[in-house]
Amino acid sequence: MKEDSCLQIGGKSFSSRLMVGTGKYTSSEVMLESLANTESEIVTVAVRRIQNNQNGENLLEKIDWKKFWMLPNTAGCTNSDEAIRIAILGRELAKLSGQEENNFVKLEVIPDKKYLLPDPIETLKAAEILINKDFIVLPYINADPILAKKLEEIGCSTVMPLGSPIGSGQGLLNLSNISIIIENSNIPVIIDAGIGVPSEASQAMELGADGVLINSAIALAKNPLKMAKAMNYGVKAGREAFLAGRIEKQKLANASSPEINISIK
Ligand SMILES: CC(=O)[C@@H](O)[C@H](O)COP(=O)(O)O
Repeated sequence: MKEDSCLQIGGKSFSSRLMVGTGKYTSSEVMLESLANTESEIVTVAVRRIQNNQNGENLLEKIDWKKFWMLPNTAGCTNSDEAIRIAILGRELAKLSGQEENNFVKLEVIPDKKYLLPDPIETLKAAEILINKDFIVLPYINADPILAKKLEEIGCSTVMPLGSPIGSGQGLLNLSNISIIIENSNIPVIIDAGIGVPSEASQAMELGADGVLINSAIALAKNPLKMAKAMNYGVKAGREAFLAGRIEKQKLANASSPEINISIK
C-alpha cells in the first residue's frame, strides 16, 4: 500500500486534507466547536465579511490563529481588479492575526449571483498578477481541465474545482472532468463547494483529490458538530481507500468463498 504523505501547499505541510469555511454558522461557539471537530488546519475566511460576519462579530478575534492556518478568500469579488485589492487586504489581515509569513489567497472571482459560477478569464488574469506579487494562489474554478492546466503553468499552488455550485449540496456533478484534472495535475487538487454529505467528500478523495473544502454542509447541518466529525471521517476514509487501491469492476459475479467439494451423506 502507498504510504501517505502530508498535503504540501506553498512550502507548508498540512496533515489534514479537509479545509473548512466559517460562514453560515448560527453562533461563533458552534463554529469554533465544529472547526475543532473537523480537525482541519486550514480555515478560509471571506475578507469582505471578516470584520462583521452574520452575527456582527469579528472573525479575526474569534478564531485562535495559532491553531489554524488562515486562508483569506476573495468571495464577493466580481472581477480581477476587485479580487486583487481584496487579496492584498487579506494578506494584511493575516499579518495582523500573527501570521506574518502567510501569503495564501483563495481566489474567487464570481460575477454570477444565481449559480455563483467563477469567471475563468478574470480568475486567470488575477492569478497571474497575484503570483507576481508573491501570493500563494488557490483558485476556485469550474471543473475545466484546460483552465486547471493553465493555472498550474502560471504558478498557482493548487486548483480548486467545484463539485457543484456553492451551497447547493448537490455533490460531485462533473466526475469525469474532475478525474481528468486529477490525472493531469502536478499541483494539489482540492474539491471545493457543493459537497453535501461525507460520502461525497469520500468519493472526491477516492478519486485521488488531494483535499476538499466544505462549508455549508457542516454549518447548516441540524447538528453541525456531528457533521463536522462525519466530514472528517469521510475525508480520511476516502484518502485511505485511494491509497489502498480499489478492486477492478467485473461484469460477472465472483464468489467470495472458494468453492470446495464437500460430499454430504
Ligand atoms: C467558504 C467558501 O470558500 C465557499 O465559497 C466554498 O466554496 C464552500 O462551498 P460549500 O459551502 O458549498 O461547501
